[in-house]
Amino acid sequence: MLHIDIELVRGGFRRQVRIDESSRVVALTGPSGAGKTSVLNAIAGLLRPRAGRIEIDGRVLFDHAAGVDLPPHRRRVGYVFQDARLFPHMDVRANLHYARRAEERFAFAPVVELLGIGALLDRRTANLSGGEAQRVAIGRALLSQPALLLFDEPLSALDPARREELIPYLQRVRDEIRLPMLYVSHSLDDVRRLAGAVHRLA
Ligand SMILES: Nc1ncnc2c1ncn2[C@@H]1O[C@H](COP(=O)(O)OP(=O)(O)OP(=O)(O)O)[C@@H](O)[C@H]1O
Repeated sequence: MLHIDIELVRGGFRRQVRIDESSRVVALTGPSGAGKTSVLNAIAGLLRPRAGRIEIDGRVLFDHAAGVDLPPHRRRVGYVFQDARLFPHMDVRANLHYARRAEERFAFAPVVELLGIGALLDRRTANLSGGEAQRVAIGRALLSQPALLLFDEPLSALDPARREELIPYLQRVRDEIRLPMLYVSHSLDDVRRLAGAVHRLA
């Protein structure tokens, strides 16, 4: 499912990263500075590896030797960050519509239902709780019709109660959406509850 062998260079940071996982939902762990976010950025096409290859679910996104380097918008990646990064001047509905593409697989109403955000559609994003904002961010990612979901510590900015609230939604996304998912987390508990396999960057 996930076949990555890349050389990442960022300032003084240099690392060979090799991930071979057949599991659909993989957690990426490791100490601060190990390169977890850099791996997600390389998959999303935001950071170009110096060399190597990225293949996910049979799609080659990057292959240095073969001259393949898909631009970010063609990689079909849904990216959810630690902070929801919603647009503050738009309401929830407009945020959801922002990156929306012609509905192929994920339609508006079922995504809203899956994430339980129907009652929030007319709300301004500034008034949302952290967990609600993350659900909207996941919805926005799904409506961009991704082939792959990346999560960069989506729970770490939330207090324990909000975290507990969000985990079942992440589990629903995992079980009902059935896309490949790569999930960066420092929390072993989250990893156990969400991922099928764990890859640790040393
Ligand atoms: N723009 C940059 N310029 C130079 N070095 C950078 C840049 N961004 C990140 N780095 C360095 O690259 C390394 C990997 O960073 P990265 O953010 O991928 O790690 P991480 O495992 O996600 O860490 P954390 O858990 O703290 O988020 C770090 O040593 C970091 O200092």
